[in-house]
Amino acid sequence: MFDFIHRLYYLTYPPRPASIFDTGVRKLRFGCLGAAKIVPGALVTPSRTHPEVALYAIAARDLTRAEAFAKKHGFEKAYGGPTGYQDLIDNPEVDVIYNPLPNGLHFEWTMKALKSGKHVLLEKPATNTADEATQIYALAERKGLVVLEAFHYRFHPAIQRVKAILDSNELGTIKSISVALTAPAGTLKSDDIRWQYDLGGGSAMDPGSYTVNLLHYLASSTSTSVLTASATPYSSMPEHEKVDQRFTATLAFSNDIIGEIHSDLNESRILGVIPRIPNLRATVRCEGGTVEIYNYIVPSYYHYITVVPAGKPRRVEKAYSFNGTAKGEDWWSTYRYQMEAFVDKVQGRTPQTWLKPQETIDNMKCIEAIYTKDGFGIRPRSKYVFSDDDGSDK
Ligand SMILES: NC(=O)C1=CN([C@@H]2O[C@H](COP(=O)(O)OP(=O)(O)OC[C@H]3O[C@@H](n4cnc5c(N)ncnc54)[C@H](OP(=O)(O)O)[C@@H]3O)[C@@H](O)[C@H]2O)C=CC1
Ligand SMILES: O=C1OC[C@@H](O)[C@H](O)[C@H]1O
Repeated sequence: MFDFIHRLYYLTYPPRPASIFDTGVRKLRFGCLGAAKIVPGALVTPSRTHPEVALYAIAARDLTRAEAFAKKHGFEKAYGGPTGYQDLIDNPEVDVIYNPLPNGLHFEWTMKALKSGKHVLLEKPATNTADEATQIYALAERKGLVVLEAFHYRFHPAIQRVKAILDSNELGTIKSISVALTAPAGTLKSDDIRWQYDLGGGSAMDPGSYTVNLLHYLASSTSTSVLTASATPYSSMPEHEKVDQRFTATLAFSNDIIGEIHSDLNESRILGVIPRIPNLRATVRCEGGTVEIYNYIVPSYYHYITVVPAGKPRRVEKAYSFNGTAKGEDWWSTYRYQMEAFVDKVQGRTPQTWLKPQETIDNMKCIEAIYTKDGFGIRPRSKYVFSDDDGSDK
């Protein structure tokens, strides 16, 4: 209980190590596009304990909002108005762009950031389409820049412990994997970006993107086909026709693994009244037993890993840090672990873990395949057309 409270407190109010003030290292200056809800958790709080990160600039469509956000969270500069995002990107002092814009704007603003020579920490899912993700990584490669799709949970020791158990072959060959991510009805307001088709909304683009990523990670391979997929629209209004509030899908893998997904942004209440507890489980059934993780998505708060080897006693494990084998503290959030890896990569060091560009591209391909199978259709391509005006690095 004490550990839980201690972790919860430090997750919210991390201690600032003295080393943060006197490293002498030039900090990477982060610029953030949009005063999005996720920014405090994914960027501001983790930056407080990273000695190489400076919260440099924030841009919002409205300057007053940007200035208020900058003051509240400690960004040095604020940009706003119709040119605010581009002005921030054009500032030569900025090293890294954090892109937490609605999904449908990820492609345009990541391409613009890369064009301007900035590394990008890009919110999930990377883009609306697989082709756009491919273009982003091609440009990053040409420019020698880092782009990371922010699947923060992948950097936490808990999910890596599950993967290590599977890789150890303790439980033998994987047969099937079930992954769920659900949010109770009422979590999102009706005007949320996740309900807007043009902005890349839908369940497969939000919790669904995590479930696909986790299936591919645990299976150590990419799904080869979508066997079944069924989705429910957010409402009967025409604008929600292609916006899935939930879906289930079954995926096939080349190594005979079957993957099952249950993704819901608006899970209905029991008897229409009682909210359901979010389902945050992943269960892997192997020839020689099962392993299940509860709360793979934000394990830093609380999680447990249950291992049931056939014919042997079950055991429960927890993994809040790497126990000294890699950087981290028990109270580091998934976003803090992610920031460590991202900064290591940008600084030319080898991160503890990484997401390969092909994983992001495969994730988007699989989301497209689910949308094709369930009949909702892939999300709209960005209207932004990239041109490298200087022509120097094409
Ligand atoms: N890694 C994680 O754990 C999480 C990731 N996410 C991802 O982060 C991104 C943002 O999500 P979230 O923080 O919930 O979103 P918000 O709706 O809070 O923020 C979206 C931001 O986009 C900007 N924006 C620009 N154009 C538009 C537009 N046409 N309509 C609406 N907003 C616009 C707004 O910025 P401005 O301030 O300029 O007005 C707004 O602040 C998504 O890609 C989502 O998938 C979200 C939650 C958790
Ligand atoms: O990235 C996310 O993680 C948690 C979810 O509740 C949220 O909808 C999503 O955007």
